[in-house]
Amino acid sequence: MSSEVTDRSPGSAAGGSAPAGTDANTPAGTDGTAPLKDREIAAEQRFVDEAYDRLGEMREDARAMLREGFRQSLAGTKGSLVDRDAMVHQAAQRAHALDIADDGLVFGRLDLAPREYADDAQPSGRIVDGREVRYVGRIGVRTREHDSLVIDWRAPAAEDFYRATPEEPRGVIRRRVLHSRGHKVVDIEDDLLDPDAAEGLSVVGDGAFLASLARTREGTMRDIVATIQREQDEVIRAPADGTVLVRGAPGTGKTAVALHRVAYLLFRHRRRFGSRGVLVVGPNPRFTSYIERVLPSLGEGSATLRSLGDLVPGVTASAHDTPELARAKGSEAMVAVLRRAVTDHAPGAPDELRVVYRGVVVRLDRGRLDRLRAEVHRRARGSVNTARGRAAEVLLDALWDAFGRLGGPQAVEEDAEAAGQGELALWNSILAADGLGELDADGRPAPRRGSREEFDARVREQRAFTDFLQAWWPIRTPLDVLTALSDPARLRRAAGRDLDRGVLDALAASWASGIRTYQDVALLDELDAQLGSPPRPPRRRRAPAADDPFVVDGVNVLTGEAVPDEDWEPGMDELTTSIERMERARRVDDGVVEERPEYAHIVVDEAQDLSPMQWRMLGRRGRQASWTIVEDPAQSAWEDLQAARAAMDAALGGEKPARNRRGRRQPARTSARTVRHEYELTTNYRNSVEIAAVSARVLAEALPEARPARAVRESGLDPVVRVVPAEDLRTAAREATEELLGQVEGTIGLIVPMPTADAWTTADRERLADGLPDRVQVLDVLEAKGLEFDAAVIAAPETVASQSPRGLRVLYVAVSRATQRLTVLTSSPHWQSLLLGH
Ligand SMILES: Nc1ncnc2c1ncn2[C@@H]1O[C@H](COP(=O)(O)OP(=O)(O)OP(=O)(O)O)[C@@H](O)[C@H]1O
Repeated sequence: MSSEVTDRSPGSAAGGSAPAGTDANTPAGTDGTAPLKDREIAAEQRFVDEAYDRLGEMREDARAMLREGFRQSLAGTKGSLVDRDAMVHQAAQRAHALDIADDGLVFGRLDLAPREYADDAQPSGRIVDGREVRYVGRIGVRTREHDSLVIDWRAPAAEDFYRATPEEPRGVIRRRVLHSRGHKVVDIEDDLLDPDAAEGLSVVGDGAFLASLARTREGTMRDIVATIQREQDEVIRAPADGTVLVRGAPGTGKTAVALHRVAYLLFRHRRRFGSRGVLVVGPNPRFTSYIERVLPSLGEGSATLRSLGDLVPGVTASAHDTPELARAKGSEAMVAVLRRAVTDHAPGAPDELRVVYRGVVVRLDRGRLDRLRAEVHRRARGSVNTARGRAAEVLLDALWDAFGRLGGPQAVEEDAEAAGQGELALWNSILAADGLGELDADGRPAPRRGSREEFDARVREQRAFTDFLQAWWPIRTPLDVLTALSDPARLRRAAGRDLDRGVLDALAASWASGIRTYQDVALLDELDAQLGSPPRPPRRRRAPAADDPFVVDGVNVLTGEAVPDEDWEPGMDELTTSIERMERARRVDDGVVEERPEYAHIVVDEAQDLSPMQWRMLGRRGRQASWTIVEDPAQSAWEDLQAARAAMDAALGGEKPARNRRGRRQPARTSARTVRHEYELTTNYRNSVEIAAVSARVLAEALPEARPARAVRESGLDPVVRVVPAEDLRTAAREATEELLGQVEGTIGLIVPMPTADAWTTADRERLADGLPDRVQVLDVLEAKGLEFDAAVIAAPETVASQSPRGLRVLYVAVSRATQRLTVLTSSPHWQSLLLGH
């Protein structure tokens, strides 16, 4: 073998292990003019330049298509607008993706072993010296003649780039990662996977992958498309049906992988996932803004990103409940509680109905009304707000019954004779003598006096009846119903035996102070499902123009007048996609509730923290969806994981959990939609080895049986754990943060315990943050979920650990946020030795 080898890195570029048969420290080879690495970089630069030239042409083509789309709109016909909408949208997306790809277009190269190509399996790359060379990049680039120049990283032909290992080279001799700045290749790093076949290939590298892991964090997550590892790639390309369940310790790339999977699914199954949409759900808004750049950087702007607190339009959660309240609000028992709250009488509902029919007073009392309300609810079957019509019918039935008990039509006859005077009465008596029906005041045939039909008509038009109906069966909003539960008596009625009595006062008090927690949002969604949509206002009348043969494109061809066409939806001439239209606020000003958006694929990050009620909320958005669930049970703040698991199963199955006659859950049915693919990620790319050791000690306390992930990067920087008096913790935390500002260039997280009435309050945190630069974030332990910082300061680990039954797991999350430096301030020497392992 005569391959040249230089500057080997200790790890691999994108495959997990060092190549066989290479010498990590062989000095740079030269050809007498430039070092080997420079020559290799120069050669790659020539190729990259060619790819950029072609990308430039493709961008110009996309812009021309965009211009053509706009030009077509000038024709102004309805049909052309629809075409334009589609064309412009497609062209704009294409142009956008091409613009995005401009940064780091080509990042990988594969040199493959020579082989025979069957007629139907032509090479995906170029043949150089008898070997196929494939370049992998952010998007696919083809020459004008349609020959492949760069392969999209999501295409099957790019799979080898991520999957090949020395143990299983998959025909790859050498894998090369190109590191670029803008259009310029600045570094390359090789993995030699099949040394025996490497004749004539040089191998260079300087550990750029590990170096890239140590890079400064800028506050938002970046894509990892050039360095995806094999175990991660398997998740990204996992089957599109059913559920992909990804587990892994902090920093193993679960979030990164889930986002790359979205880009992959949208690329490979655009029709299926692009039209119905992909929803990515994270724990809180800080997290969603942390990850929001990843998908656009991969050229995918169409996925919807939401936090658990803003899935229901019109409310945004801003607080976490105490563990006790979260447990109550999040438990599935709330389904029954809310159902009772919905079926209870509305606040201010009258307790007597009194109408007058032809001089007879007919009454329904409270007991009767309560029974009637229960009957309507029984029959309403989950759509309370649309049941008002049925409520009116049930009331009329009951009034007719009551009227019957008062003498019924008999009483009316007498009354009518007494009142029967005037011209109309005269006419009616003549008609009656001829055996014909009566007329009403407008001269139209009237229902027979004293008949049920006439009774209903007379009662329906009475103010007393219509006002009663509105107050007795009001159109209710989820917010009304939940707010009404701040009344302790009402809450007690709703709770039945489903909630622990001890928690009721705290629950009522929490809703009295506002509906604003993450768990409240799931309750509102549940109520929304139970209440159903209010009756829709009548559909807009079709404009006469629609049926008028003389109206062409909105103009009357006889008169020349413009004729407004009500079918002309205003949305049509906006540049929106169907997903954006679907996503528009459901509650529009006129009170109409539009359909809840449903998605074709849902990604749930930090899934270990979801309560059963939150799973139900997600399940309603993905009744036909496939799922990617990302979790680390060891980081779970949720106590009853089993109940949450059952609710997750029900959500993923898209159905209510099946129950047998005795109310026990039945095992879920298996289908393409419910099939599960489970994966585990095992390498920690975030923490240095030194920080990972501290978090492993916390994990051992929290969950002795759990295995920490393997950290790969040593920093030589030992975490600092200082003991300070409890009353000095805040000052010490502030000082430690200021100290770190001088030691790291990137972001710093100052992570404090959850707020209590008198400590670590919002005001406290504001004081701590006062005057610090933007790269410092002061946040509580739950807000820190999923985030990472160059350096982290953890204040009072002993408090974090004791704040909830899952406190140790929450602490585990906090200590695993930092990439480079970690400082912990504790008032307890015990905690100091625990964290440092002394
Ligand atoms: N293959 C990779 N190449 C480079 N960086 C990577 C790779 N995989 C993960 N990372 C980086 O590691 C860090 C941790 O990734 P990520 O946040 O996705 O982990 P996680 O498993 O979701 O962590 P947590 O459980 O704490 O939320 C991120 O900075 C990510 O960019």
